[in-house]
Parts: sequence; C-alpha cells; structure tokens
Amino acid sequence: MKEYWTSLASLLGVLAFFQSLLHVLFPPELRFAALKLFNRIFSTFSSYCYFDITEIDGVNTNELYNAVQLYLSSSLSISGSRLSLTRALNSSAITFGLTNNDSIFDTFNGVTVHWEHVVTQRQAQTFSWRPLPEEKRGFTLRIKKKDKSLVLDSYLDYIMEKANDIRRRNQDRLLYTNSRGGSLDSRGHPWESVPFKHPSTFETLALDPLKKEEIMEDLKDFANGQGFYQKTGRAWKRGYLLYGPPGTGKSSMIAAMANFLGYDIYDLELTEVHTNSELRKLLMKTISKSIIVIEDIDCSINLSNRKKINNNNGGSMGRSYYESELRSGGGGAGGGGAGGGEDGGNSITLSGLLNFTDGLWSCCGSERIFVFTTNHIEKLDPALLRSGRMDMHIYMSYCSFPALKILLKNYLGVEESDLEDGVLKELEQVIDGAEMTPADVSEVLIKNRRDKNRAVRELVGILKEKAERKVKNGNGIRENNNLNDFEEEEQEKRALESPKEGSDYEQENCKKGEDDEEKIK
Ligand SMILES: Nc1ncnc2c1ncn2[C@@H]1O[C@H](COP(=O)(O)OP(=O)(O)OP(=O)(O)O)[C@@H](O)[C@H]1O
Ligand SMILES: [Mg+2]
Repeated sequence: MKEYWTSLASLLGVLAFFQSLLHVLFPPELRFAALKLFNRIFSTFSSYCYFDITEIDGVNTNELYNAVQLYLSSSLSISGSRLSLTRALNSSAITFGLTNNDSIFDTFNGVTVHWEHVVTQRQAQTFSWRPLPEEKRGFTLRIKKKDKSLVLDSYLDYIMEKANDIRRRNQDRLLYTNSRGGSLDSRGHPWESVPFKHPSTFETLALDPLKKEEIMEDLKDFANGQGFYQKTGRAWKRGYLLYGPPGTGKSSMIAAMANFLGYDIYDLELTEVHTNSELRKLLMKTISKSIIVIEDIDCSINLSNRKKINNNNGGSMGRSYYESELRSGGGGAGGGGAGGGEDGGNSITLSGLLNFTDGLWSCCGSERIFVFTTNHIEKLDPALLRSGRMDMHIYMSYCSFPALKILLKNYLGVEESDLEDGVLKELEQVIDGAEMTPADVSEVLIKNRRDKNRAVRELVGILKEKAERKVKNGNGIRENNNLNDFEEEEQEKRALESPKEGSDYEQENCKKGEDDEEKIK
C-alpha cells in the first residue's frame, strides 16, 4: 500500500513538473496549441483509440447513442454498482443506465472494450433553430488500436441488432402520434409516443377464419421476406386498405396486426400535417418494423375532389390540382408543397400522399406497413387504390356466422357445442340478414355476460327483429352472403363515381402532360 501511494505521489510530481514547464516555455497564446500537440503525440504513442457517440448528431438524434444505451442497460443490470434507473410514463419496464460520467467494460469476441458515459453542461445558446437539451450527452468507446477493425466491422452492427432485440422483447411497443402539429420536441422528434397496450389479437378478432388466416399468412410472409424484397428489387413495405361500416373492427385489426408482428404504430393525423414536405419529414422520423396508420382517410383531407372544389370556387381559387402543385413546387413527385394554403392552409396533395406511401422516400427505413382505413371506399381516388399501391384491400364486413361464434366464445365462453341445435340454426339464419356490426353484437353480449342463456336469447331476438325490418324495407336475406348491402352499395357508388377514362388524379396528370406540351410549343 505504501508503494502505491509513493508511485501516485511521483506521478503527480511529474504532472506538476510538466505543467510548470508548459507555463515557462510557452506564452499563454501558444499554450492551447502546445497542449493539442502533446495530445497528438500522446495519442500517436498510445495503444488505444477512441470513438465518440454523441446523443445529438448535428440536428438529428443519433440512433447509435440510443442503441448503445439500450445495449449497455442489459449488462448493467447485473454488474453495475451505481446505476441510473428510469421508467417512462405509463411504461411497465424499468431501464438501467450508466450514471453521468461513469464507465463500464464490455467483452466482444474475446476483446475487452471500455465505455464511458460523458455528460457535460451545454453552453448557453445565443441562437438555435430549435431548443436543445441542457446537457450534452454521449458515449466514448475506448478500444485497443489493433482491435479497431473489429469495432468497425462487427461490434457496432452487433450492438444495433441487440438493441433492436431488447427493444422488442423488453420494452413496451409504442404508439406514436403527430398531434403536436409540425413542432419538434427538444430532441428533434415530430412524434409523441405512449406505450401501446391494446389487447386486440387475431384470436380475439371476430372475422371469417379463412380471411383471418390469409391476412396472418400475408403478414408473416412480409415480416420474413427481406430476402424476397431484396431479390425482386422492391422496397420492403406493404400496404393494407381496411374498409367497411363503422364498428366492424378496422382499428381492432390494426392493433391485432401490431401485436402479431410486434411492431410499433404511427397514427398519422393528416389534418395536423400542413405540407408535403412536413409529411416527408414525419416519414423520415419513423423507425423500421412499424405500422403507419391513416384512419378515416376519406375524412382526413379532401384528396379526390380537390380539383372540383377549386374549379367550383372560380377566379384565382379556381386553380387546378396541377397548377396548385406547380406553385407549391410539388409536381408529380409530390415535393415542396410549402406554398399551398388553398385548403384552409393545408396544402398536402394527393401526389404528396402517394409519394409518401410509394415514392423514393417511402423506402427510407424498411419493413414498414401502411394501413389506411375508411368507411367510404367510393370516396377514395382510384389512384390510391390501384394495385401495387395498397397491396391488400380488406373488407371488414357486418358480423357473419363464423365471426359471431368467435364473439360468443370470447365474451361468454360459449362454444358452438354448448348451444342447442335450434338456437344455432336460428342464429345462422338471421345473422347475415340482420346486418349487425361486431361492435353492436359485442354490446349485447357484454351487457348480459353474467347470464349466458339470457345473452344468447336477447341476441337472437335483436337479430330476428333487425332481419325482419330489413325484409320489410325490401332488403331480404341474400343468397350470396359474401356480398352484403354495404359492400354492394359501395361498389355501385364507385362504379358511378369513377369515370371510365380514369380518376381525377389520372386526369390531372394527363392535363399536366398536355399543359407541358403546350408550354414547349
Ligand atoms: N371484428 C371484430 N372483432 C372483435 N371485436 C370487434 C370487431 N369489430 C368491432 N369490435 C369491437 O367493437 C369496438 C369498435 O371496433 P373498432 O373501433 O375496431 O371498429 P372500426 O371499424 O374501427 O370503427 P370505425 O369505422 O368507427 O373507426 C371495439 O371495441 C371492438 O372490441
Ligand atoms: Mg376505427
């Protein structure tokens, strides 16, 4: 012990000597340059190299910083003696972290590396485009120079992969919203998030089992399809359009999809997005393995009838979709859009939205699912529906007999075999004609769930009454149960509304071509 103190004292003595030498030999203005030089000489002869991973890289959040934090938290929980513990609002998981300026050793492929969590106070800002956090945080990785290639080749990739795994396994999945409009938080994020805890699964979803199977297979193929998408040169993304009457389970289906794949959800509120470029920025800030949802797309923004509305207004407001696009600098590529304002300040265009799902920007990141929902498919522009854009159109129907059996099992614990043949037959006969949504059926079952027999009796009564009323109104039970009133009406309306030559969008694009030719002449 005595020897230890003696060597420490001599080391301090040497340091003090060098400091006074620095003061004697160099005038104050050269001292900083001299220190830098010593530093360089020192690092040349040192056997270590250092990597700084700062939390904020310029203006963007550094994904690697978050990944390192998560990765280290898994080993810290067992080894650390002083740790910072955090629990996000509403989250069920506690996260371990290195305290400020603390350090830890890690081993990878037999190589030991050293991590330090460096936290310093940020100097008072005179001007900044957005508020920055008061603390500057980062990790410094120290590694032997001879092992440098190992870090660059595989250690960092390993950390990213491990962090993603941990995030999926341990952390709650997140539900993001852009309800703050275009404003960013102090870390530059346009999205706000809460832990996502919706209990809907494919098991609880009342849907035709065959349809359910088909959707689950499709999702599985998508999630395991990295190689396929790579091979075929397609962006690794998929679009689903869920349409049908209110209360048929569209939102429940989205939750079931997210729970099935373990993906986060981005619930995009289109009415809060003001320009195409804002839409693109939101897209850029989403992570892989996520579902981007636009609910009630027909109500969110007037996409299909934009031209008609403008033309009806006449005068300067009578600009066509194409002209407004040109003015906003958007063009067919759906860019800029900053100038807009013809829609009460909201200048997202259909082409901006199509570009969001389909264009070059849509593949920043990967493994992403787009889901649009609507109660009125006939109101959507065919350009949005064409194949390849929304890969799967899923009709969420009124409660069918197979769906009813699932609801009876979920809500009452009643299996098909528990019901008398007569009751079963009765239910089967009236369910399609009654056109009741799963939401309505659920309500009847929830209300009477203490008395199963009463619940079933009441449900049969209501279904019969509804079916009879439909017959009276001239909508008898159809022989083809796969196509009910809603679906048929929607299809008829669509056929009437969409002109044979093509959609508004397509016509506008044609007009754009004609105008361009005119200009060239
Ligand atoms: N197919 C279904 N399976 C199980 N539950 C369902 C189904 N459809 C509706 N429900 C129940 O009804 C409620 C409303 O369903 P949901 O919000 O998913 O309907 P929606 O189609 O999204 O309606 P909207 O078009 O009004 O948004 C949910 O709480 C859910 O429990
Ligand atoms: Mg819904």
